[in-house]
Amino acid sequence: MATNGTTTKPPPMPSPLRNSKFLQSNMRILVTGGAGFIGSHLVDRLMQNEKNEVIVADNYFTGSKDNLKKWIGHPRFELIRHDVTEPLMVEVDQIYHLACPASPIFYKYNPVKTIKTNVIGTLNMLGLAKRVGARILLTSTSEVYGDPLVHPQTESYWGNVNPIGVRSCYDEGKRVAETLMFDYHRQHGIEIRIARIFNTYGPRMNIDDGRVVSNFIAQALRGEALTVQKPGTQTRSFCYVSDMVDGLMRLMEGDQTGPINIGNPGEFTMVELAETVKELIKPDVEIKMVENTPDDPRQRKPDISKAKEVLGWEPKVKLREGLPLMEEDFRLRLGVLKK
Ligand SMILES: NC(=O)c1ccc[n+]([C@@H]2O[C@H](COP(=O)([O-])OP(=O)(O)OC[C@H]3O[C@@H](n4cnc5c(N)ncnc54)[C@H](O)[C@@H]3O)[C@@H](O)[C@H]2O)c1
Ligand SMILES: O=C(O)[C@H]1O[C@H](OP(=O)(O)OP(=O)(O)OC[C@H]2O[C@@H](n3ccc(=O)[nH]c3=O)[C@H](O)[C@@H]2O)[C@H](O)[C@@H](O)[C@@H]1O
Repeated sequence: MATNGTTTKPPPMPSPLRNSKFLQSNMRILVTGGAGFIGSHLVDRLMQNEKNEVIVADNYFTGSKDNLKKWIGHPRFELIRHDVTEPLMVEVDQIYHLACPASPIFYKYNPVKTIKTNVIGTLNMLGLAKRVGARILLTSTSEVYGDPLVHPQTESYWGNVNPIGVRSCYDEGKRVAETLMFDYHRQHGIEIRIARIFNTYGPRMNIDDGRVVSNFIAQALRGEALTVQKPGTQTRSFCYVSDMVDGLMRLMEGDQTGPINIGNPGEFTMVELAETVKELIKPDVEIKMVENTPDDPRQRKPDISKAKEVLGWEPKVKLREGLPLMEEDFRLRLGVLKK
């Protein structure tokens, strides 16, 4: 097991059933937040392996059963309505812990609940991992770097985070979740994995979830002006969801605790993103500048050297290839056919 020089105890024994020849599946995997955007794509990949049994626990705050409809009723799949701020008793070998609202408008909607989800929810999932000897992966975020003063961001950078701002419930919440992961690792020998995810996009994002790529595509298809929040020079790096899922699974299966940045280093200003969406989807759409929200990070780009080196991972899908795939899904859901 990777130690980062910190582990003092061996992990608890995994379930003896893991190697049973008589069960239908050998690996029971819990995905919290599995009814959401990234989670449901992860479930699709995990279900492709016939040796996996997948349990999703989700409270449907921002996720939907619709994202999992092809698996409902499948003998290797189980869906539980569950809020991770409450304890969960299941017997599993791996936990992908994704449950948490991710879009700023949703995580700011009930900030106290967002903190509880990050802190109590992660404590509960670590308690579960400890009881059953499961390996646990946390989907942390590039927001742990705050408004970064180091560019691009490496995992060794400690960040520049406002502890009392309107985004703090999310970024400080995820920072505490990372701390809890390492404390359980050091104190109890739990096998942990931490992914620091950078902005991810793709089919199944909530149409009105307020994140920039979904906003611009939905606006273009509805013939509404693309709303670039000022100043428009702020940057983000956008990773297509299939690349993200591949990175998360490699991290889970590998021997490194992380934290490891998983994201696409292609960096764009929000004006550049709007112009790309306009060119690809609706050349006559208007782009308008609107007010921004407090503490919006000014620049963000992952340094993925570590992911390349220890996971052999790098993203394959470029923004110009991923946007049309997302457009297709949004057209279907919005009922706007291509002319
Ligand atoms: N998409 C991104 O760009 C991005 C970037 C960085 C980190 N992440 C992280 O990845 C994870 C998934 O993000 P996503 O984009 O798929 O978001 P999402 O909102 O689509 O999915 C989150 C899921 O968690 C569920 N959930 C929320 N609170 C819960 C609770 N208390 N109990 C049980 N379920 C709960 C929601 O119903 C939803 O299904 C999150 O942890 C997020 O912080 C995402
Ligand atoms: O990758 C991450 O680590 C984090 O990134 C995002 O947070 P953010 O980058 O603020 O995401 P958006 O709301 O999509 O905003 C991106 C940029 O687009 C701008 N924006 C947003 C919406 C819009 O209509 N127009 C617009 O210009 C925002 O001002 C911001 O500068 C995610 O929503 C978080 O879940 C995630 O943890």
